Amino acid sequence: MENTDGLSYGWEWCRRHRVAPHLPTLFYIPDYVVPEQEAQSLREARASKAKWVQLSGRRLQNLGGVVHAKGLIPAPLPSWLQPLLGRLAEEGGEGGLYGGQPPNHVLVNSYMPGEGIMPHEDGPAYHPVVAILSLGAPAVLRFRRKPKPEDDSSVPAATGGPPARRGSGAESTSLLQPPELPQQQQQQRPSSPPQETPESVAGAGAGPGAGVAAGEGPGYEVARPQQCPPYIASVLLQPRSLVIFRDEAFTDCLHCIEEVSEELLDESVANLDMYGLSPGTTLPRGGERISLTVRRVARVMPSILRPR
Ligand SMILES: O=C(O)CCC(=O)C(=O)O
Ligand SMILES: [Fe+2]
Repeated sequence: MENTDGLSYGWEWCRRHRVAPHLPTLFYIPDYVVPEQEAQSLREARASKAKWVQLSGRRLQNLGGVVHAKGLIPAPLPSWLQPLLGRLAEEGGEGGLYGGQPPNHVLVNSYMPGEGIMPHEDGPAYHPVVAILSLGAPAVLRFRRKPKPEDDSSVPAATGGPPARRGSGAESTSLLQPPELPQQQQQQRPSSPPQETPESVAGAGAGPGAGVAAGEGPGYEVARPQQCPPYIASVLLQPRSLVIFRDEAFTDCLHCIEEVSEELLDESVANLDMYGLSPGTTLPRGGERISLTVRRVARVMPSILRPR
């Protein structure tokens, strides 16, 4: 369908929300929800009966069901999420964000200052789009290209690989996951029992390039710092904002949030102008950030095949 400018609605939507010239499938919408909606979502997420799982660098609630290699074993999504899910299904212009289907899976992540999420990809279990609503405190989401297999001259961490980095992107360490071990399982603290979560399955299929925390799993590999590609784009996620990435940014890049208490807003952060901020500024993370990661698991397991 075309509008009066001769542009398809999808194209116009993209043009309006695109933030980073180097990563045209990364989109950002400030103030996607109003403060009252933010406060209500924070209350609901904190009061939720769903189990919080403590991972390395964050806490996680998994809503909408369990993702297996053969698809999603669905579970009802809580009613407080329904207005947001309905709205997201309508985003993206023509065709919608999730291929004309509603999203069916939500992760609630909670990060305190100093916490983050290692470089990873969300994996092939999902329709290649993710929308993330940020609540509470700010953070910076950073993207780099997935290392190509021929770039991988990694060294086993057990033989003295560098520690996980806490600095700016250029000198930081890319953390590679051995394909045979589920990603989420490796990210859990050693004290927590292994659990099946969506990313464990998605990550398991992702192969080299998906992230894992250094020092937290046997057999992981850590790339040498000089092998680590720089961030190609970053985006400041202010409270109440929505970030969306799809296609190339979803499939060809790793994304992460650094484990810092203060974000350095470097040149890679693509949306500083919007907030009147200049590169080189630092921004305290301030308090707890809760994010809602909304995706569609492409395959839903037929009920006849579901384990009882
Ligand atoms: O909290 C965020 O903004 C990122 C979450 C994320 O990457 C994920 O849940 O896979
Ligand atoms: Fe992710």
